[in-house]
Amino acid sequence: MDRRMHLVGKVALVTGGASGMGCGFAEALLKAAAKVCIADINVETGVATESDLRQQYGHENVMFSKCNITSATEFEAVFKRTKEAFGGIDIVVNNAGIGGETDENWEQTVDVNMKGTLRGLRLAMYYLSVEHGGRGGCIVNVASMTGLNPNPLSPVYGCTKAGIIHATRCYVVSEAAKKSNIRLNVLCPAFVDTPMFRRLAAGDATQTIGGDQTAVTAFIERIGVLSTEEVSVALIDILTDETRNGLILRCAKKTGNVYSTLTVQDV
Ligand SMILES: NC(=O)C1=CN([C@@H]2O[C@H](COP(=O)(O)OP(=O)(O)OC[C@H]3O[C@@H](n4cnc5c(N)ncnc54)[C@H](O)[C@@H]3O)[C@@H](O)[C@H]2O)C=CC1
Ligand SMILES: CC/C=C\CC(=O)/C=C/C=C\C=C\C=C\[C@@H](O)[C@@H](O)C/C=C\CCC(=O)O
Repeated sequence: MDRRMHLVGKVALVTGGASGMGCGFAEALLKAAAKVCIADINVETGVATESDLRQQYGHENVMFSKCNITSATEFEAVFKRTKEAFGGIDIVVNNAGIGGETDENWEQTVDVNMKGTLRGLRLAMYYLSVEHGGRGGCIVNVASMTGLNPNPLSPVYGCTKAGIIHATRCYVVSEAAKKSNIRLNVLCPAFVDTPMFRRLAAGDATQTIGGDQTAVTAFIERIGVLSTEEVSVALIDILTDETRNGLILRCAKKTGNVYSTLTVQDV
């Protein structure tokens, strides 16, 4: 039996889709002939990305919607607009996230990465569920390798990513997911060459504790850096292979893509 989910005509909502990894995901989805709404807090970059992608993949296949994922009103409005514009939603990629470990910004890291992603997860479950007019589909939450293993340089960020992994784990075993045939998986990349990574590599001390750039540089060199295209290949594999459900996909330059289960054996 063919277990490939064909992306042709499928509708995807990608948060943080204006730049970095989210922009790469949007482009990979469009190449596979899906329709994409990029939702992002950054209007200037969002409009520019929308214009660029429309030129390449057709005006009717791409839309940008301004959205701060920490705002319940704005986030729900994006789901409504996407459904109205494209006739439904099949794929949600909860990708938007930030780094920040200082006294001034650590709580914002929690608000965006943890509360914002939880909000996106709850909305995705609602809009994909059959009982609320959805048609099932696939949710991919973007966490990080630092959500799995301890990383002494960014503990707050790492905690939020661990939270995203656990939230996904809980929804995977939910009745709501089973009833509506909703697949949920988590993507855990190591370093990826994006604006966020470049700020870190250039010495932005607000993203790590300790302010030891030598340690950051050594860490990056040890782990290696993926391109957004490489991570997008991983996303498309999760989306198209319908057997992929309840999984963590770790992506790193040196080890490649490694799947493992989200749940462990029950007691
Ligand atoms: N770059 C890396 O090395 C890695 C990044 N990640 C995660 O991947 C995701 C994407 O990161 P990058 O592309 O590297 O970051 P980025 O900073 O290059 O892009 C993130 C995008 O999200 C948007 N955004 C930020 N806050 C938002 C909010 N409150 N509401 C809506 N949009 C918002 C930004 O405007 C930006 O367009 C994040 O969740 C990040 O934590 C995970 C592992 C490695
Ligand atoms: C502010 C966040 C910046 C980038 C986003 C991000 O999520 C990047 C993650 C990249 C890689 C994570 C790798 C985690 C590795 C762990 O298994 C441990 O090996 C980390 C242990 C020590 C790190 C310091 C060192 O190597 O000396």
